[in-house]
Amino acid sequence: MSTRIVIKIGSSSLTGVEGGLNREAIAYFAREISLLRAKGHEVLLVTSGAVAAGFREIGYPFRPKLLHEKQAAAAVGQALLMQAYEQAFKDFDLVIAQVLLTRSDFLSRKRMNNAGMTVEELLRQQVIPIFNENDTVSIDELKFGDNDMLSALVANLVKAQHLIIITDTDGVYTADPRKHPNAVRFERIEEITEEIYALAGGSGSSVGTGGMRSKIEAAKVATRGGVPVYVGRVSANGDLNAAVEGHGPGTYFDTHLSSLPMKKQWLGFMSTPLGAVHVDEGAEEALVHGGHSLLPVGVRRVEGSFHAGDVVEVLGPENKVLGRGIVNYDDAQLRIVQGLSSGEVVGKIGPIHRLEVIHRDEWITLCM
Ligand SMILES: Nc1ncnc2c1ncn2[C@@H]1O[C@H](COP(=O)(O)OP(=O)(O)O)[C@@H](O)[C@H]1O
Ligand SMILES: N[C@@H](CCC(=O)OP(=O)(O)O)C(=O)O
Repeated sequence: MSTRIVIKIGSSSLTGVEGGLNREAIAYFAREISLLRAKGHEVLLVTSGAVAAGFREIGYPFRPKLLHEKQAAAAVGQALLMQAYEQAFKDFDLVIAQVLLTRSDFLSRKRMNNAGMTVEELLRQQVIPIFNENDTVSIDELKFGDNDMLSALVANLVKAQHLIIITDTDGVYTADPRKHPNAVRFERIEEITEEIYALAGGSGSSVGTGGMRSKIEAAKVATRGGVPVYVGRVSANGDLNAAVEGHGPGTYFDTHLSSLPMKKQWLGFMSTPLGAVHVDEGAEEALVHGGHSLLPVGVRRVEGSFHAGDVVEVLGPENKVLGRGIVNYDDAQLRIVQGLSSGEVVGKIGPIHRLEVIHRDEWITLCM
C-alpha cells in the first residue's frame, strides 16, 4: 500500500567532519529514496547540512558559532545542498522542490495551512519536497536549531505514516555510545518517559546540533500526532526500505494514537502560550483524566498578560505543566473569578459568553 514517508537526514550523515558536502552520501540517499518512490510511496525529505556545506566555502576554518556567521554559511550551503540533491535525483527522473520554513510559520495556523496546501500540490505532481529551516531569516529565540523538531511538525502536518530520522548512530542507546561503548540500544520505545529523556545526550559530532535529546523530543511530538518514528543509521543498499518496513537496525517509537486533529496539534506543539494558569488537584484530575473543561473554581493563580482567545499553559499544584488551552477570559477577569463557583462568577462579573476558563475541545494534555 502507498504510504507517506517523511525522512530527515542530519548534517552528520551528509557532510564530513571538516565541512563540505559528501556527494556520495547524497547519491546514495537519492537511490534509496527512488526505490521507495518506485514502490509507490510518497516521500518528503527534511534535510540539514546547509551550514556544514557552506562554512568552508565561505572561508570559515570550522563550523561557526555566531548566529550571523551560521546564517551566512547556510545561505551559501543551502544553494550547494539543493544543487547536489537536484543532480542526484535527476539520475532517477525525480523532480525536487525547496521548502524553507521557520518556527514562526508554524505559529500562524494560516501560514501553516498554506504551506500544507503547497506541499499537497507538490506531492500530487510527483515532486519530492525538500525542507530545511530558513536559516537566514530565523532569529535565535524562534529557531528550530536542529531539524528534528521541524521533521516532526512536517510529519504531523502532512499526516505521514512514517517519520524516519537518519543519523550517525544506530538509534537510541542507554547512554551516548560515543562515550560509553558498553551502552545498549533500544529496539523499541513504547512510551517516552522521563528516564528515556534523561539518558539521551547532546550531539556527539562537530557538525550535528541537537544530539539524541532533540530526536526524542521530536519523536514525542510526532508520536503524539499519530506518526510512528524510526531513529537510526541508513548506510547500505536497502537500509531505508528496511527501516520503513519495520526491520531496520535502529530504534522504533510506537504510537497508539490516531492522528490528532490539526487544531490540537497546533495548540500543543506550535502555539506560543502567553500566560500560565495554575490549578488545584481537582481541576488537574478533571482536565487530565476526566476529559472535562477547566472551570474558574479550580484556578489558583494566574500569570502573564493575555486576552480571551489566547493560548495559555496550565500547571498543576506541583508546578508541572499539564497542557495548553485556549482561554476564554482576559487575565484581569480571570484574576477576579479565580476560585469562584459558577454561580458566584456571574454575580461578580455579570453575564458571560462562556463560563469555562478552557473548554475541553480547546485543550490538549501534555503531561502524559
Ligand atoms: N543515548 C544516546 N543514544 C544514541 N546517541 C546519543 C545518545 N546520547 C547522545 N547521543 C549522540 O547523538 C548523536 C546524534 O545526534 P546529532 O549529532 O545531532 O546528529 P544529526 O546531525 O544526525 O542530527 C550521536 O552521534 C551520539 O553521539
Ligand atoms: N538548518 C541547519 C540545521 C543544523 C543542524 O546541524 O541540524 P542537525 O544535523 O539536524 O542536528 C542546516 O541546514 O545547517
